[in-house]
Amino acid sequence: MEQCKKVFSGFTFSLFLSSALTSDKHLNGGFMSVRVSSMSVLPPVRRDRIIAQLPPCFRKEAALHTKNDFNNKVRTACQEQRTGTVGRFKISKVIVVGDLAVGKTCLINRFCKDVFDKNYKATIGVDFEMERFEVLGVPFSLQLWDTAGQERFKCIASTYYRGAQVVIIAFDVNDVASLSHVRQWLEDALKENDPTAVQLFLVGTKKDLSSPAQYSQMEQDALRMAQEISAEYWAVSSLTGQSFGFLKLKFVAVVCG
Ligand SMILES: Nc1nc2c(ncn2[C@@H]2O[C@H](COP(=O)(O)OP(=O)(O)OP(=O)(O)O)[C@@H](O)[C@H]2O)c(=O)[nH]1
Repeated sequence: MEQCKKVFSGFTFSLFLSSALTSDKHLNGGFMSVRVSSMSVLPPVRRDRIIAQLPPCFRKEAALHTKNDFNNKVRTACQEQRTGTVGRFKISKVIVVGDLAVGKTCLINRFCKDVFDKNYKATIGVDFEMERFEVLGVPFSLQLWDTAGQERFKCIASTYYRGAQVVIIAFDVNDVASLSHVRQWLEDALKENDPTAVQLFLVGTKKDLSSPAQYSQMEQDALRMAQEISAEYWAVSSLTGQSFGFLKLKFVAVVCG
């Protein structure tokens, strides 16, 4: 990276990327723009981002928490507005990694803006979004980092892996190779993070493109992988929005837990 530029007029944070880059998502005259949804007067937290109890898991066989409620320490701290005593309660960094074109950007766009774009534009380096939540009455923000799956941008993207509390490894449920690369993505993400402090999610994408029979075959392998790497497993469709309601709350809940 040759130059880094921050523009805080409006809500844009831009990083200038080196070299002649083409074809590319978020690239605007050589600048990759990263949008921060709000930095001044904040609107109220949206109803679907208010968390009063732990959301359910997708599959009991591969879940980080199977209990139904927050632990007592968290609940009491929130009631007494003492969330400084429960670790990273205010803001958490989530990074999304995985093969080229598995649907990482679409996942984040569905998650944050409830939209879907069928046109593929490769991510250059990284991009991020901020999302605000309320957990047991206490404000909480998620910083979601979208990273490039393309090999040539991997070294730029990996410099943003550090300090993640949640790592989402995305794979395409219709592409067995993308599942087989999960361990490599995990290894790369954990090089920059304390493995004991990171919560892992294995998220299968593009479920709408899979027949029930194909999906069920793939799910066996995905569940096995999730268990081996101690990740929580989800399968979603960014096109239809299937499973997103609980998944986005789950990213927050596992951190606050
Ligand atoms: N049918 C279907 N297509 C999807 C879904 N998610 C993503 N896609 C398509 O898959 C292509 C790649 O999606 P992206 O989200 O850009 O993939 P990415 O992983 O961010 O790609 P890189 O930035 O290059 O790593 C796009 O054409 C999307 O429209 C989904 O749930 N269903």
